[in-house]
Amino acid sequence: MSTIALQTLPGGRDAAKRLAGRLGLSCSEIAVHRFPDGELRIAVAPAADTTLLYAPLDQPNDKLIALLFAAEALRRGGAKRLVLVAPYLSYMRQDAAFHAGEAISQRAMGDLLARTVDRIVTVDAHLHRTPDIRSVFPGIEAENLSAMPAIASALATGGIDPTTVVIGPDMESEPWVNDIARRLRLQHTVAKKTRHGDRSVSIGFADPGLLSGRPALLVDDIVSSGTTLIAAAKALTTMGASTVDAVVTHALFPPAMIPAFTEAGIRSIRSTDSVPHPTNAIALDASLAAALRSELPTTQLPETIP
Ligand SMILES: O=P(O)(O)OC[C@H]1O[C@H](OP(=O)(O)OP(=O)(O)O)[C@H](O)[C@@H]1O
Repeated sequence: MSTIALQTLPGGRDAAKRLAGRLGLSCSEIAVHRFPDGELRIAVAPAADTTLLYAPLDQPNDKLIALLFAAEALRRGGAKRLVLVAPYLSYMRQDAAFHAGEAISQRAMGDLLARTVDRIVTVDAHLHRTPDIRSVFPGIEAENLSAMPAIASALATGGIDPTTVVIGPDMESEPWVNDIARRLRLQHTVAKKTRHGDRSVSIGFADPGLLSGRPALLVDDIVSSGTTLIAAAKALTTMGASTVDAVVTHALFPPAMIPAFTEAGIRSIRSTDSVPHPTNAIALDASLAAALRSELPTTQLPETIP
C-alpha cells in the first residue's frame, strides 16, 4: 500500500499540524541547522511515497534553500511524489522586467520549483497579470486557491453590519473584493492606486460620497510595507467612513507596525494563517485539505473533510 505523510519547514508547524490533522496524516518538522558561516544543514523524516511539503515562503531566501535540500533528501529517501503546500508563494510580484536588466523573479521561481516538486498548491498567489498559475510552473500540476471563502465565512460568523462597504485598494483587487461582497451581500468598490515606490502609493476613489457614515472593510491579498493599507485607511477616514477594518490573506509586515495601522484609523486587522503572524484569525486548513484530498489513498480517506 502506498504511504503518505506531511513534513513542514520550521515556521509552519501550527498550521501544518492543523492541516495534517484534518487529512488524518502524520506531521513532522524538518530540522534546519545553521552553520556559523550561514550555510544550512537539513534533515527530513523518513520519506513517504507521497510527501506533502508544507512551506510558508515568506522571508523566502533561506526557506527556498531549505526546501530544495529537503526535496533532495526526500527524493533520495524514496519519495515518488512531492507536493509543495505553500500557502504564501513569494516572488510572484515581479512578473516582468520593468527596467532593462531586471530578473523576472516569478519566472525564475516557477522554473526552479517545477524542477523540484510534482505539484504546487498555494493561496492567493500574486498573479495579477498571470491568469493561469500553470503557466508559471511548466509541466507540473499547480493550483491557486482563493482565501475568500474562508475569509467570508469568518466574517459572517463574527457578524457584520449590513451597511458595510467592502473596499479594494486597487483595480486588481476587484475579483476578490467582489467575491467577498457577493458572499456577504454587501456593496463594494475599488480604489485607483498609483504606486510611486516601495513605500509610496496614492489612492483615489471614484465615488467619495459612498462611504459617508458607513463602515468600511478593506480587503487585500498582501500587506508588506503596509503603505497601501495605510493610504487606503486615511482616504476612507477622510471620506467619512464610520469605522475601518481590514482583512488580508498574507500578513508579511512586521508585527511592530500594528500601532501604525491603528494610528491610520484601522480599528482591526485580521489575516489568514498562510504566514504565522499575531494578526492570524482565519485558518486555511479546510480549503487546503479539500484541495489535497485527491492525494489520499482511498483506504485513508478521513470521514469528514469539508
Ligand atoms: O503593503 P504594501 O507594501 O503596500 O504592499 C501590498 C500591496 O502591494 C501589492 O500590490 P502592488 O502595488 O504590488 O500591485 P501590482 O502587483 O498589481 O502592481 C498588493 O496587492 C498590495 O495591494
